[in-house]
Amino acid sequence: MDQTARITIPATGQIVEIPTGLFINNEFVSSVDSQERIQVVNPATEDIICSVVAGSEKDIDAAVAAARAAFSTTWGKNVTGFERSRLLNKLADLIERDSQVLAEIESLNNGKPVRIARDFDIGDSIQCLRYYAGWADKIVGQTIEVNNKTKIAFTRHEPIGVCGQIIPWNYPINMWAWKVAPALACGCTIVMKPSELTPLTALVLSKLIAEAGFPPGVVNTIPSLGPVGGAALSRHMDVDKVAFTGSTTTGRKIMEAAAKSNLKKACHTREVSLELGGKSPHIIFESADLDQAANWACLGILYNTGQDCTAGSRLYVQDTIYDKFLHLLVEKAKQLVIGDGFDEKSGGGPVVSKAQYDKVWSYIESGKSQGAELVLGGKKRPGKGYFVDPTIFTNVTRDMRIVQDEIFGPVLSVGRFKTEQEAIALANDTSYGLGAGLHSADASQCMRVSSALEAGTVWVNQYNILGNNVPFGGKKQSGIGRELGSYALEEYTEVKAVHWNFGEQAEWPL
Ligand SMILES: NC(=O)C1=CN([C@@H]2O[C@H](COP(=O)(O)OP(=O)(O)OC[C@H]3O[C@@H](n4cnc5c(N)ncnc54)[C@H](O)[C@@H]3O)[C@@H](O)[C@H]2O)C=CC1
Ligand code: BAL
Repeated sequence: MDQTARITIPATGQIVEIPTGLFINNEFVSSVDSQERIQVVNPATEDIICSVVAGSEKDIDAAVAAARAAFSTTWGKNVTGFERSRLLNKLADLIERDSQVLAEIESLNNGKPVRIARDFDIGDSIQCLRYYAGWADKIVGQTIEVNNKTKIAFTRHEPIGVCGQIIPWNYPINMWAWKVAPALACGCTIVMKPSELTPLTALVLSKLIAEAGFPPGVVNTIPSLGPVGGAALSRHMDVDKVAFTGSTTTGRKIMEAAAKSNLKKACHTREVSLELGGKSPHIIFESADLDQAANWACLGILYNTGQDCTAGSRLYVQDTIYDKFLHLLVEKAKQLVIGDGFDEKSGGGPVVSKAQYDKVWSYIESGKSQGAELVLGGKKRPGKGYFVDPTIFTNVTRDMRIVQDEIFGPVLSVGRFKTEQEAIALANDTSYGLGAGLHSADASQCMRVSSALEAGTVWVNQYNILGNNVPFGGKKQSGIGRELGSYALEEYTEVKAVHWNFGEQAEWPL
């Protein structure tokens, strides 16, 4: 069966070919046993873009077998760091070559503006691949002196093996790069399961994997429903590690499946890395540059239409500047154009799916019914598309669902505080611990508060800015392990200690 869809890009009329099969051993193939297909929807129009094969458990088995064979022959310990680096750089170059069309496909499938997909998501992904290309030949262990005359020990940082990687729909290309780049740099092989909502760019990137020259089986891609392919990967006896980004609920299931199968050494964080949800606090102190702080607050909650694990969805503003700041914030939030991703004016797109749209609206309704005051948004748009306008609530209390739960939409709760201690207590009053931000002109206050905030990332006088060379991950129920930076290399390698005797005689019997 032809596993290619021909899709027309709305703005240009260009026809692009998108592979829709399973990518195993550098080829697109049909399922071994499933006739099911996943309908892929454009969230801006609600039209079906195309359908892709829905991979089954047997397909996951085939992909894992391909990844295992590659690990034992052409990849793993059989390839030099220099070669892994060369291939990662080649892949980055190919993505750069195709960045416009990749951005257009990302926008069609996810809804985000083409401009933002190209300049931020893809730009950052190219840099991520190049960053880990730089690491590939620098993964080294230690030499440990045991006895100068007779013994030495050394460590080797060996690739963990076959990695299942399960990624979400909010940054399909970027999350792909965050997972693939360090795994390949370390010598692991991959079975990638993209989100069933946004499988298209992972399939196009798979074509580039083959074009770059990675040996067959090094990266395999199985579009599949989460409870089918994702669950099969998590419990697979021949998968050495699972890396996941998504909801805390699914993260728990993955951890359980990993522990119940081959252990994937579930209590050993490097073999199950989870990047989960958040309800991140963002604090504005009275000494802050209010205009800048309002810009960052808008970016914090409205970037990617709020579909961001670190979205600064709880804003706390000091009493003395509250009214002034709220006015600034609302005026700035009104300036964002949420529209079709192919419209150059759009700074944000629709939310990704009908389910996400319904979820966001149920939270907006709960905010209204639980007594929060709506100061912006909160009205549905007529017409097609899963668009939600910036929505701001004030007069919020800790028992409200909009204050407690991750909404993953452009919905902000604004609270007020009098003292630094009160701000810290409000900020930490959550089971999550992914991101947190604060704005203040007082350096000592910045130091004190950034230390007190319970989060894996704290932003001072900015928000939501990440770096490929800076670790990222969560405390509390926001995750396990770290992505990015040199820390991610620990997630994909295992340390082997080698004890070497060059002079000591064994005494026997004891
Ligand atoms: N931390 C983050 O970046 C993300 C957080 N979320 C949160 O989760 C909420 C629900 O979104 P969903 O798409 O349902 O998230 P999800 O966590 O279920 O989906 C993320 C990935 O996990 C896979 N998955 C689903 N069930 C699985 C299972 N039993 N075993 C293994 N993999 C499985 C999905 O197919 C997808 O690839 C969102 O509203 C948002 O609050 C969603 C996506 C990303
Ligand atoms: N913004 C970092 C990754 C995420 O939202 O999932």
